[in-house]
Amino acid sequence: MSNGKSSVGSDTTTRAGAPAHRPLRVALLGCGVVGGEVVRLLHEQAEDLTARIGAPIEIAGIAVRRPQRDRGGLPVPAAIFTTDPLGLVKRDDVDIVIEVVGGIEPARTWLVEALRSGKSVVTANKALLAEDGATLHAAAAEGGADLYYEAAVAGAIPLLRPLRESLHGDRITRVTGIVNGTTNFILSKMCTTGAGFSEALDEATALGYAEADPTADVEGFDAAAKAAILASLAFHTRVTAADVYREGITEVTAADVASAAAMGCVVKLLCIADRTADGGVTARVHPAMIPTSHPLASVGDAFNAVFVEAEAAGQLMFYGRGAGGAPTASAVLGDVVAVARNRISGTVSRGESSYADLRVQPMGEVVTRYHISLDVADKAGVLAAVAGVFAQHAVSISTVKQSGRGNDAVLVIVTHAATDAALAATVAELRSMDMVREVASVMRVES
Ligand SMILES: NC(=O)c1ccc[n+]([C@@H]2O[C@H](COP(=O)([O-])OP(=O)(O)OC[C@H]3O[C@@H](n4cnc5c(N)ncnc54)[C@H](O)[C@@H]3O)[C@@H](O)[C@H]2O)c1
Ligand SMILES: N[C@@H](CCO)C(=O)O
Ligand code: NA
Repeated sequence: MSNGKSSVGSDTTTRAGAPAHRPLRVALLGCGVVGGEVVRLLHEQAEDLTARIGAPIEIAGIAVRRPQRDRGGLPVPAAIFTTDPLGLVKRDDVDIVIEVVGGIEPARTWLVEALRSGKSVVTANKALLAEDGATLHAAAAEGGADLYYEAAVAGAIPLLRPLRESLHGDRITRVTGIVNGTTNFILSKMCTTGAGFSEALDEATALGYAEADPTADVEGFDAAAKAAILASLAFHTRVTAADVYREGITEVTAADVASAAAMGCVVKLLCIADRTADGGVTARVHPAMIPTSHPLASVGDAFNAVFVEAEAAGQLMFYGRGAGGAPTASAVLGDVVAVARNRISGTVSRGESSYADLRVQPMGEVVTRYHISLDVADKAGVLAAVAGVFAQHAVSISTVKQSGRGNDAVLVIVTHAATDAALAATVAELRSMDMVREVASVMRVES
């Protein structure tokens, strides 16, 4: 290891004894939680990677913000670090660019440069892919380069490769996922202990699950980016973050969780992408009640799981760690092996598949069931008046439960399937009624 290069695979022959290809050189952009583990795995697995790829992988350089930072004895020389990511990407001796920095810019500029010049890209950047994947895919097509991003959705879980390869002979009808570990930890805590949102968030922060600024997680932005990527792959249609309806979990209360439990349900932040009866697709992220018998209901702690339904395959469940340095680096390394093999055999995987170009329907057209909790005056005619509002908007009521509270009552209404637009109009009218003191909560119910 000298001259600012780190040879993480020193063998010149594969284990099988076949002549090895020249070393493939990697530019690593970012060396934080994920990048550090990528370096460690490249080093520790060097011999196996060389055997599996047919060439050693060499780190040409690592771009970071602060080269002097203590990185806990990573097995690379100090000279390998640079603060010039674009300069590193442009180097002639780089074959593969791994981007684990995140954010839209300057990451987009680096990756477009890499792809246009024919360098393979492996990235974990869900925000960029969901916001402007089209630009990356176009650059990959232009440069004849590979763009792989298994780590971007559900971390270690092999999910994107199955969607874009294994299931390409089938017709996916629906993808329902828990794709954010932080919010799953918080909601699981609320469901098992009865804690409120703030208390559960504090625990998630103390345990290192939630970041100092948890907005991207608790407001559903992280899950919405993943929903866009999943919907794009599942339906061969370009779906961006802007197409995804998003609601976070900050408004979920202990009372919602108790109400869900009374119905035999738990509350989860779901990412749902499905085909609709009229030939479109929907993509949404919101908290929802799901029956405890649903395969996703038992996904606890900070785990992720994605439930895929396809016409021929039926129901498939993918489960595992969606975050963390090592699990995410595992997915990155899997992609590195794939793109490295392609380089050696002179091939490139098929790029973006968006031929179906289905209409992404607005949330108002989404059809689902709802759980509505109302604080109302406890007097004659209230139930009839409330039921009348539902009927007026063609929202059919499935069950009603009333409990007394002094002069007031709490009405919990569960509807049959209705459009989101009809439900929103119903709720708006309920809010305007004098006898309705408060619409305490509205939550979707998925089955
Ligand atoms: N941490 C996880 O569990 C996880 C899971 C899945 C995907 N991801 C994704 O992986 C990526 C990296 O996440 P992370 O948790 O490792 O982040 P991190 O903050 O720990 O590391 C970011 C790294 O990027 C470097 N960096 C930032 N701006 C830079 C710049 N302008 N120039 C050069 N270097 C710069 C920093 O120095 C740091 O080394 C993100 O896209 C994230 O969404 C993370
Ligand atoms: N913040 C994300 C990391 C993985 O994208 C989570 O909590 O799941
Ligand atoms: Na994954």
